[in-house]
Amino acid sequence: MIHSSHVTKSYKTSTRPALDDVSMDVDKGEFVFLIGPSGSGKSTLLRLLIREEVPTSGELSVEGNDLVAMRRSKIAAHRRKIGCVFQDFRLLKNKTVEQNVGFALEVIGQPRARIRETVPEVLEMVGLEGKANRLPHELSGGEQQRVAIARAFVNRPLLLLADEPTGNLDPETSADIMLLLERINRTGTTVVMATHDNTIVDSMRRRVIELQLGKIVRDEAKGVYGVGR
Ligand SMILES: Nc1ncnc2c1ncn2[C@@H]1O[C@H](COP(=O)(O)OP(=O)(O)OP(=O)(O)O)[C@@H](O)[C@H]1O
Repeated sequence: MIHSSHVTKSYKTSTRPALDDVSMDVDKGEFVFLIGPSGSGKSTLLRLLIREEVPTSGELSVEGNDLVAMRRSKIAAHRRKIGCVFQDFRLLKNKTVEQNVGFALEVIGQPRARIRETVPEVLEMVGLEGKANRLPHELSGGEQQRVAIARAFVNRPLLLLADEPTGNLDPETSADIMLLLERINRTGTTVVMATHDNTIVDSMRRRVIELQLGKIVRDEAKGVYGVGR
C-alpha cells in the first residue's frame, strides 16, 4: 500500500531535513500509529503521502503510484483514494452535517441520487443519524470529528490519514473516535494516524512507527507509546 525507501524531505527554509532517510512499508489493511515529539516529521510524512509535498530524495509510492514522478494531472485522482482527518475537524461552517459529507462526493462528480443514498448510510455508521441537518457549531467536538470522519470515509478510500484526530477531544470522546477508526480499518481501509496520545497507543497495541528528528527510531508490530513518556 505504502512504500517508502530512503525518503528525505528538506524544506527550503530549514537547516535540518524534516524527514531523513525514512524507509518503511505499510501493507493494505494495517493500522499504524506515527508517534514522536513535536517537529519529528509526522505531519510532513502525511503531507508527502497526499502529495502536498514531494520528497527531496528517495522513493515513495502509494498503491504502486510513484509520488515523486507523479504528474500534476494525476494528483487529484491520487487524493481521491485517500481520506484525511485533522485535529481541528476542518468542516465547512455554513454547511449542514449532511452537506459537509455530501460535498465530498459532489466535488468528485457523483450523481445526486447516489449522494442521497450514500450520505445517510455513512452518517449512521459514524453514529450521527438524526443530526443530518445540524450545522457544525451545533455539535460537540466529538460529533464534529465524526462528521469529518464520515466525510473522509464516504468515498471508501483505500487509505485514511489522520493527523492527531483526538488532539482536541477529552479521553472518553477520544476512545469513541478510536472505536470508529478501528471499525473503518476493519472494512479494509489502511489507517495511518499521527498522535501524541499515549493512552490510545498503549490501549490499542497496533504497529507503532516512532520518529525523532526526521528519522525512524522504532518500528514495532504491537507497540506501546514508550517507556517514561
Ligand atoms: N512548510 C514548512 N517549511 C519549513 N519547515 C517546515 C515546514 N513544515 C514543517 N517544517 C519543519 O519540519 C520539521 C518537521 O515538522 P512536522 O510538522 O512534520 O513535525 P510533526 O512531528 O508533525 O510535529 P507536531 O507533532 O508538532 O505536529 C520541523 O522542524 C518543522 O519546523
